[in-house]
Amino acid sequence: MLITDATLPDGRTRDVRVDGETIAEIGETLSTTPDERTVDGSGKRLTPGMIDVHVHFRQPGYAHKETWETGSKSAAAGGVTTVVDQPNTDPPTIDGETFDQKRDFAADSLVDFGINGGVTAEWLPNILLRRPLFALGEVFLADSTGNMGIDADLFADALQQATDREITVTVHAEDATRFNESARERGDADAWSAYRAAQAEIEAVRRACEVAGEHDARIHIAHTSTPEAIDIASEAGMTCEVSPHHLFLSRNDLPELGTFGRMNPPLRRENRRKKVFERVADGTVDMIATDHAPHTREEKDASIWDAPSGVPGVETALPLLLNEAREGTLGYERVRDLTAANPASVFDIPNKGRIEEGFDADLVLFDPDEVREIRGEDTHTKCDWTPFEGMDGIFPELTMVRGTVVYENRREELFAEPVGQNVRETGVR
Ligand SMILES: NC(=O)N[C@@H](CC(=O)O)C(=O)O
Ligand SMILES: [Zn+2]
Ligand SMILES: [Zn+2]
Repeated sequence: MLITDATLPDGRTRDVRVDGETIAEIGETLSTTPDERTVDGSGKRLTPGMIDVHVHFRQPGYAHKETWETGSKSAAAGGVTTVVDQPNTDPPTIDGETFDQKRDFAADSLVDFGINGGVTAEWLPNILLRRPLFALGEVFLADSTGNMGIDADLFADALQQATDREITVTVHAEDATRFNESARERGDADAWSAYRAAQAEIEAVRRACEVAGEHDARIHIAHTSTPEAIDIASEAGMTCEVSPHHLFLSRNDLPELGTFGRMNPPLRRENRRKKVFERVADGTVDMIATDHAPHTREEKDASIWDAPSGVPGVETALPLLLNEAREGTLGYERVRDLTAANPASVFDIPNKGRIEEGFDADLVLFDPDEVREIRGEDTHTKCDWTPFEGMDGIFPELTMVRGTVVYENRREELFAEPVGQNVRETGVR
């Protein structure tokens, strides 16, 4: 395929030739060869496909919430070309058998993937850590969906085992001893934010970074929701991600969202959200990862103490960020770094995350003037709702995974067959 006259994240307008699975040539004017499909990219922009290192695609165990098919279609339609699945499925991904089982489900994926391994008292590190894992994690320092919270000793042990094998550990950092029990008496949606207090995250991140330092380990903090936690991680030389809901939503939105705004860690006050945004814009935050955590409308429609935690996001993250780029609050290069270049370098995924010759042809073509209102019913996840309802997004016209067009939206929406591969399995190409 030849994409002509598309604007790259750095502002250059170029022709981009894809041959097989890779970007073959980038030039000012490339001539077409016979039998090659040409796509007119004039007035449009290209960005590398998003690498979302934090999704919950729910198989095995919770196929009514999401499957690899629906989750990866949602990813493709949102410009995400690599996803990393988390271990809190049923059974949890904690040994060889459960890893292999999840690997089989992932064969339905339209996009490339990684599979994380989890830590519980029953995990089998010697077997699990020899599988082609993406990373260890998310390791739950407090209970979240799946109740996989572990104690300090097990965390230290897991950190050591992973570090011995040069495997990065991603951490869900909240300290349940610092939850605010008095909020338990309340019944409004904001009670969840009052309960799982900011300080519970801040102190858990501080402690996790200390323990990592003691073990010479490198950890990655999942879904940081406070500027304090981001600063602690960054000053400790660790990496962190921010999820779109903590970037674009705050406790001010809870009267409208109700229990659909419940997630872990929870939404924070508007002044903290603004400071999180600043750290995303200035590069202190390494990457955006969605923590796509689908639950059905029926499940979410419960009391604030009974509703499950988590919101969908894999389809709307890049569109929301591209809209920020259009508005000038984030540059297109920053968006590329946050969504593609940084996750690829932090998690060592060679050949992805940049539009350069020889790199995987994981590409998203979009029209920067085509702004669309986000609607839950338009998304492709099993979740037919979104916490970003009514916000502006810029959606892909075409999403390519290693040279295959997996999603195209021209007159109608078209999806390809599953072509996803495990990014940690080499030699499969
Ligand atoms: N973030 C959430 O609120 N929920 C996640 C689990 C998690 O990432 O903690 C889920 O799997 O539902
Ligand atoms: Zn988590
Ligand atoms: Zn998660």
